[in-house]
Amino acid sequence: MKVLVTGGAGYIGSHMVKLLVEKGHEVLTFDNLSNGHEWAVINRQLVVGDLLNYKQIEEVLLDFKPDVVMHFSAKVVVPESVEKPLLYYENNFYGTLNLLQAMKRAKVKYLIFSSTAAVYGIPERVPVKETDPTNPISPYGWSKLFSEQAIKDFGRAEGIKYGILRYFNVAGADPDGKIGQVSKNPTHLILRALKTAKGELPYIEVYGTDYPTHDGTGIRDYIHVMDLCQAHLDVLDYLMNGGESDVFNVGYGRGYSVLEVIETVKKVTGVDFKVVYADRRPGDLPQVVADATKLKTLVGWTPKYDDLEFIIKTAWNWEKNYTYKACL
Ligand SMILES: NC(=O)c1ccc[n+]([C@@H]2O[C@H](COP(=O)([O-])OP(=O)(O)OC[C@H]3O[C@@H](n4cnc5c(N)ncnc54)[C@H](O)[C@@H]3O)[C@@H](O)[C@H]2O)c1
Ligand SMILES: O=c1ccn([C@@H]2O[C@H](COP(=O)(O)OP(=O)(O)O[C@H]3O[C@H](CO)[C@@H](O)[C@H](O)[C@H]3O)[C@@H](O)[C@H]2O)c(=O)[nH]1
Repeated sequence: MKVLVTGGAGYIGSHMVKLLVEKGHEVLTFDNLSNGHEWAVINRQLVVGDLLNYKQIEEVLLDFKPDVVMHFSAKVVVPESVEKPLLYYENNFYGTLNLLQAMKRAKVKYLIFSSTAAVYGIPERVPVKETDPTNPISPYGWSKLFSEQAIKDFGRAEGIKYGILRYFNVAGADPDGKIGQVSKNPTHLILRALKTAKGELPYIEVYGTDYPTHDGTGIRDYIHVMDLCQAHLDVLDYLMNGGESDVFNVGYGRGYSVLEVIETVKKVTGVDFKVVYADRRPGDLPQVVADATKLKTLVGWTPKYDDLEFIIKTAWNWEKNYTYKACL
């Protein structure tokens, strides 16, 4: 198959490209490198372009003629979206509209979209099901929910099959150690904790200790990036074999608190780093855990790495061997 991956130079997209290439597919990445890296695209098939520039994406799709588009590109930092909402609506929602329009022109028939647990807002119950109410509390979450709606309407009108994947907290790195998450200013908990263990940050802050959870800190469902990428292949297979377009949660169904994650990072790294209690971060939710029954039963997704320690080990293996400058 020919697969166009938007955001394929970023953290998750680059792992997807690796998996697709390993499975023998022809893969082209489209990325503006605003938060991606050329070296991360392991097959070196990269077009540097911006989804906000309609002509650029149209030209690439008309030229490459993919069977499938996997759409990862987005701005992804929840608190930044609270500060700069229009940046997120423009980049994530308008960028998606451009992509859909170009897909129509190029007659692409399948789309897999990176959505997020943030579309649920504060869940009424945990674990959360796909049919539960969506009420995001951040512009990031809304930009993804608007995109979901546009994809559903567009899919119906144009006969394009889609899989909308609502990721929970993606973490870990390629177990082969070839690629991993890189950020000059990381915001994700596991990455920040690892950088603290490495001595690159003086301490890790715990954002909020008064949430209604067992230890007062935020709870998330951390999923290994390769299990997440496998879910994309499984959903695509399902759609191509007659399955209906649908929305799927992708998570393990188990939550860990911030303090539990920090303890596991200390255990894996063997470093007892400094922890500082801080205020809540704007836009953060108390608790989000997936019910992924639909993905497991309908699509047959079988995760392989459902183990927080393993997730952190793969991330640490990448982080400790990696120097940011070496990759520039
Ligand atoms: N990391 C998570 O825990 C998580 C959870 C839920 C959903 N997601 C979604 O998964 C996707 C990938 O996230 P990630 O963590 O790999 O982030 P990332 O920032 O590493 O990757 C996003 C990529 O998109 C590119 N990009 C951004 N705007 C673009 C534009 N206008 N045109 C072209 N390229 C553009 C960036 O350069 C980057 O390479 C995103 O859609 C994100 O919303 C991530
Ligand atoms: O230095 C830190 C960083 C984070 N946290 C907390 O750790 C948890 C996880 O935060 P983070 O790793 O930043 O992820 P989220 O804010 O949950 O967002 C991620 O997971 C969402 C899905 O749940 C995706 O939509 C987002 O794109 C992705 O960034 C939250 O309770 C944060 O408050 C800290 O206490 N200290």
